[in-house]
Amino acid sequence: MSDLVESRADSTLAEFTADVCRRLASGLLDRTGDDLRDLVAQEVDGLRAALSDPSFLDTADAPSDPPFVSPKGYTTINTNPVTSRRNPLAPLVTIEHDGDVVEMTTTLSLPYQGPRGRVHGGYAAVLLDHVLWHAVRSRLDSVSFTRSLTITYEQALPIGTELTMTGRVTEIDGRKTFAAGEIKAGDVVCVRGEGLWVSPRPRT
Ligand SMILES: CCCCCCCCCC(=O)SCCNC(=O)CCNC(=O)[C@H](O)C(C)(C)COP(=O)(O)OP(=O)(O)OC[C@H]1O[C@@H](n2cnc3c(N)ncnc32)[C@H](O)[C@@H]1OP(=O)(O)O
Repeated sequence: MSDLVESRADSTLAEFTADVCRRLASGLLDRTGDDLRDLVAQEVDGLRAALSDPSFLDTADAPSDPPFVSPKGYTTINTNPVTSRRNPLAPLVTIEHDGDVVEMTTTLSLPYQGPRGRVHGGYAAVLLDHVLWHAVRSRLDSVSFTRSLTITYEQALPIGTELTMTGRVTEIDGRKTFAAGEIKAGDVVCVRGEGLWVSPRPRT
């Protein structure tokens, strides 16, 4: 069993602060002048209140990503740029396993925009890499690394619309695991991905 390394209140404060960063990152890109000042002031007030009165953040929900001491004895903070609640670069995502299929959902805001109204293609690749890695990991006893990933952009991937990423393993051949998946907006497949994940050679 792993041990937590900070109080529940401090983990909640860290996740609240990351959410403030997310809102500011979006606000910086869609507000100007007084509107932006109002947002900054509101978020600074919220942070001050949270620091001075921990009950400001009282919530029935446990923090989603508290740091912990791993079974090997080192402090672990989830840094993942797709899933960590504590990393402001990560959007808020859900991940579910249904048999061999992994499904992830999120809605991306302006910090992820490439062409106007569309998700940056590189970030679409990040999302597919992540969901496919999960599908691969769920089938293996050990870790594996993305060796190749081919992305096909079929349609514009919209900003501000719920996206569903799906991944599944298509073949396992020794250290090699092949997987494929897609990103949908509603019923429309916008991006497809397929790739190879390789487990490191066993140490001799
Ligand atoms: C806790 C939550 C954490 C969540 C993390 C999510 C992460 C998402 C996924 C990632 O971002 S992983 C990070 C990005 N990837 C890397 O950093 C990997 C960098 N590459 C490596 O470290 C090495 O290339 C790797 C360990 C993957 C493989 O090195 P090896 O020297 O063991 O590979 P090798 O060249 O022997 O190839 C292994 C097999 O794959 C085959 N192969 C290699 N490239 C291929 C290719 N492109 N197509 C088909 N087959 C290929 C190769 O022929 C060979 O086949 P055989 O075993 O049958 O001989």
